[in-house]
Amino acid sequence: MTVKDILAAIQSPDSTSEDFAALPLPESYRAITVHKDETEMFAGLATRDKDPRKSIHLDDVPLPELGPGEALVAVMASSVNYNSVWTSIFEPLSTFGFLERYGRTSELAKRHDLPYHIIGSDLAGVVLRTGPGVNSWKPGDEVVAHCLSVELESSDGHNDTMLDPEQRIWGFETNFGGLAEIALVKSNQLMPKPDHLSWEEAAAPGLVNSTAYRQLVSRNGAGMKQGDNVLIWGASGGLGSYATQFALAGGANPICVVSSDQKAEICRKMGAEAIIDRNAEGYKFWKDENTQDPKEWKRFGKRIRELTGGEDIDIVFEHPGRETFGASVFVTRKGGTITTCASTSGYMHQYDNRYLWMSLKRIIGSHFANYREAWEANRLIAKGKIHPTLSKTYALEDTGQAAYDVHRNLHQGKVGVLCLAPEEGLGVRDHEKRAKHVDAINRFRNI
Ligand SMILES: C/C=C/C(=O)SCCNC(=O)CCNC(=O)[C@H](O)C(C)(C)COP(=O)(O)OP(=O)(O)OC[C@H]1O[C@@H](n2cnc3c(N)ncnc32)[C@H](O)[C@@H]1OP(=O)(O)O
Ligand SMILES: NC(=O)C1=CN([C@@H]2O[C@H](COP(=O)(O)OP(=O)(O)OC[C@H]3O[C@@H](n4cnc5c(N)ncnc54)[C@H](OP(=O)(O)O)[C@@H]3O)[C@@H](O)[C@H]2O)C=CC1
Repeated sequence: MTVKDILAAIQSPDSTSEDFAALPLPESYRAITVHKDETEMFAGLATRDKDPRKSIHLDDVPLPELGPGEALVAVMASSVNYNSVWTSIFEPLSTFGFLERYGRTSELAKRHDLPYHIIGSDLAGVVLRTGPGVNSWKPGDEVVAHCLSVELESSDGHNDTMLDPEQRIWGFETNFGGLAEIALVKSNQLMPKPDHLSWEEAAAPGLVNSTAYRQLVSRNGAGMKQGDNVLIWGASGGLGSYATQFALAGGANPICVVSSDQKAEICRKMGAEAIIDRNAEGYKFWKDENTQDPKEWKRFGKRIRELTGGEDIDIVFEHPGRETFGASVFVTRKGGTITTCASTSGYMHQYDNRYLWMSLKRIIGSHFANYREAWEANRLIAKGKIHPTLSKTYALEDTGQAAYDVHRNLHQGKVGVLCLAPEEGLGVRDHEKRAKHVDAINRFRNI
């Protein structure tokens, strides 16, 4: 039995759940990995020069044992997230430390502590097997998986599953991720695949869409409301392309920051009107490595006021971090919110605290999304209210190049990876719904 037989079953319109349940599973499968004995390979290099193409491998790996509450999924497509870039350059830490720590928590969790890490935090595919205690999902179900892995044994996470002390991001802080032909997930990660999308389109939004939803829309994040001026950094990137859609769909006013004409055009196509090209306008928030330039914050704020008719920002959607954080705090209006989920350019932020406390601003830390938020975010995709922002797909063996593109900011929106899917465009079940949204679905394509 090989993965080819699984693919044949997925592609046959006659396959039933019983057929999938009866399919013998292969002993091994192909997966994208990083290797524990290579974590020092980039020592001494600048972040920019650490090349994911050198650290990312395509290996044959043994199928992991299936535990209670878990599912094995045949992965048709996945996507590249920035967390896989971090893993592949071993920054800010090697992810093998996460796997070791997880492995110490239980007998079953020991499976994750291996000398290789199968990465990837998105998937669209078909359930192959479910473990004991799983009743809501069965072999043959077409699914996407969100990346929140929690144990739920502590009351700390019972109100908001992101607060579980054993909260992990699947495929980053756990093994057996989605950039592979088969993945292992907790069944609570599964959600119905939006039926109007192809496999690669369905796999694209998951992580970033859920994160943007909590960070911007949810009351656990900024709780955006109609009319809010929302400053969105990287508005055509992974997170930003969903934040921009949420702002527009929710009646807010996105002020989109991008770094090229091409990216500005994408934002216009999404429906945004207020766009700042940070490259063309040459903002230099730092005079040198340690000193910021408040005059540049002011020039940036003045530009925002020009675009909003004199108003300041209600919510900043932050993730570049060190480079932009001082400016983000400055341009926020009195009582406004800076919500942050990352620090791509550096995590030791510096800002002028007088502008925060004197103007009663708030900084909110946000990370992925809880079970419910991830489900709500996926529902919006399934309803065609928010659309995938897939620009390009790569074959599984070219994942290193895909991660390189994202690391070097050469991509637009999301970059997809075909795992078992032999070509793009497969897996669409509701053609009528798709036809209604096809222009929006293809907005980021081939730009
Ligand atoms: C969905 C996608 C998301 C993304 O893409 S996010 C971007 C990618 N992710 C990242 O870049 C984050 C990567 N993760 C990290 O960098 C690290 O993961 C953290 C910095 C978040 C945490 O580091 P750690 O080493 O796990 O934790 P510690 O707190 O630095 O060290 C643990 C030790 O510190 C003790 N400790 C914790 N809090 C306190 C306290 N308040 N007072 C005293 N000690 C404390 C603990 O007990 C423990 O101790 P003991 O090592 O002895 O076991
Ligand atoms: N905590 C969480 O749950 C999550 C955290 N993240 C983190 O968020 C970050 C962004 O992820 P994602 O959106 O997928 O990545 P992308 O690379 O797809 O998009 C980020 C965009 O930010 C802009 N940007 C990058 N560097 C800077 C800078 N120095 N100054 C201003 N703008 C900058 C770029 O847009 P342009 O060049 O057009 O300005 C870029 O396209 C990563 O660090 C990732 O790890 C992501 C998802 C979830």
